[in-house]
Amino acid sequence: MTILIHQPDVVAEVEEKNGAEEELVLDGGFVVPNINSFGQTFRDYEAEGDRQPGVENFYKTNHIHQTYDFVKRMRQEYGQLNRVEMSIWECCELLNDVVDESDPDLDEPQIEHLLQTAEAIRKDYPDEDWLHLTGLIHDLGKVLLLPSFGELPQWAVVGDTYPVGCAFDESIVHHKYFKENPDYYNPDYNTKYGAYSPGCGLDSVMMSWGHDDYMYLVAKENKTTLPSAALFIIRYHSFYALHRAEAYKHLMNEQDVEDLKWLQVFNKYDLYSKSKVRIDVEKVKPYYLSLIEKYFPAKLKW
Ligand SMILES: O[C@H]1[C@H](O)[C@@H](O)[C@H](O)[C@@H](O)[C@H]1O
Ligand SMILES: [Fe+2]
Ligand SMILES: [Fe+2]
Repeated sequence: MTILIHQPDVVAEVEEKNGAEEELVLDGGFVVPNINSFGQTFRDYEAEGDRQPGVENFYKTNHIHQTYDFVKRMRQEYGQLNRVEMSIWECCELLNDVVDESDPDLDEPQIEHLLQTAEAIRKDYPDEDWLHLTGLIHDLGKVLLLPSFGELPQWAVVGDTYPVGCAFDESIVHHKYFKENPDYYNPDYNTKYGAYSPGCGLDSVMMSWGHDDYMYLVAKENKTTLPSAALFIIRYHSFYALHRAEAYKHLMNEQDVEDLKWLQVFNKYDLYSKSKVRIDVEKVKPYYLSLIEKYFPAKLKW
């Protein structure tokens, strides 16, 4: 039996297999698990468990420090791309040593997550090679945690992102900690529009600093030939307040509305492919190297 469920952002199908457990099936057949590898529902930031206190503490620090001025400084500094020269694949390998402290659903090295995301998309959208590559590279910005990239603290690299320069929406994870952010009390930045105007477009909105915006800058400045939807996905994939809670829509322009559709497709694979099942890196490497060659220069400035 097939039942249609209307979620705010997706029409998904639930198939009941032999009257047993319910599984969520996306357009191409990817089966969304009901629970993560820790036995909890995905993105449950309150569920008690070993990771909960660390994740909450992560968001507390993140919300206190991400201010409009901080983001402006980081964009200027990292926009120079004068730290490292390397290929996309070399960067993937660096993520072998990176674990994300903000994530309640995954404690594996990040390279696993990149391959799991890309391979899950590839199964359902075999012809959209640009989307496979987007899956592979979307989190590469997490190298900011490493010494040669300035060794930024976790709160300045990972976790969900949100606009700075206007009011922090209630839907943001652990919203209460914004009360310790100086911008919370700044009348220039604490209203619905703050520094922005209706429909101004997300491109003119400053997002909290982290791996998304950094990787967007890297891809753009190194002149990737990936389509604009790919750049949008990379830049806003952690913006759950927008793509899940539908907040901040008043800042979007028409192009954002278009690109958001692909981001919502992408998000299911980014989130629900997180598991303990490992991908054989050597087996899939030749395919991804061919995509990298198609869409990127051999060496990039980081
Ligand atoms: O903890 C995760 C992780 O940092 C992801 O890379 C990011 O995209 C998500 O938004 C966040 O919730
Ligand atoms: Fe991410
Ligand atoms: Fe991710």
